[in-house]
Amino acid sequence: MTNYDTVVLDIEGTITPITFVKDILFPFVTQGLDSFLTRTWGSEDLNKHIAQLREQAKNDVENGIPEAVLIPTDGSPEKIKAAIKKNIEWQMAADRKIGALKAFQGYMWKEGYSSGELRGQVYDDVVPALNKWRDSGKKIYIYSSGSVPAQKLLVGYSDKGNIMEYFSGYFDTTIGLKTEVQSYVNIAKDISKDPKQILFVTDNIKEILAAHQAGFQVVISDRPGNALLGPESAAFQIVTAFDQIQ
Ligand SMILES: CSCCC(=O)C(=O)COP(=O)(O)O
Ligand SMILES: [Mg+2]
Repeated sequence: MTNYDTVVLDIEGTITPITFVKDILFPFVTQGLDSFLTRTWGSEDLNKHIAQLREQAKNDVENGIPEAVLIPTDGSPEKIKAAIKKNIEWQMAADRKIGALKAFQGYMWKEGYSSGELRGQVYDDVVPALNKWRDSGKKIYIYSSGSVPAQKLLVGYSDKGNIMEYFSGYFDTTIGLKTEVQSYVNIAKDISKDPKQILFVTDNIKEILAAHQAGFQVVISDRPGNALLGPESAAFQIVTAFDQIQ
């Protein structure tokens, strides 16, 4: 890696173990959904999230996605709640990286982080690298499919303490999908940087290819439990810990 002055980091599979997301964060949503909906039913925040999920479901049906579950606007609260549960359960089973779902997950996780039930897991080698980058004048950002509020919760309530101070900004899929070249063009423009000056670290080869095509420098994060890397990854630097990044 040469002459980069900006670092953009993925979360799951890069600064955080996939197991934290799959075994702790996701079950927190699926197992707590029923009681969460009952507790928050009628609140303005919940209504906003339901409206987003409903709109997404309508689009999914229009786009011919057979598993899509519509959320009715009228009927008993029980009927609507059952549809929301079914909708969220199928989306989470498919690990969809869709804004409405990601925003809803973040909304639920907020309670868990603030009560102390959830604590973001961050690999031990991450904070030393953040210090090194910050001390050498580099700016550090996050780009994750998790919503920006969910990203801030994970790093704000992490097992390494509140590490939000290291980050100059956060991006989620409102800037574009992580597998699309244009998203990285948008990020570079947003932070007024030449793509060549930016280093992106992620576990996902499709994201690596998109960022690379946009002109970013890229490094693949190969953490324990990550998906196996295929032949396309051979063209890029692969690290198992951040101290291997030059
Ligand atoms: C930061 S929210 C928890 C992780 C999550 O839901 C997710 O989708 C992470 O995807 P990433 O793009 O960070 O691999
Ligand atoms: Mg990832």
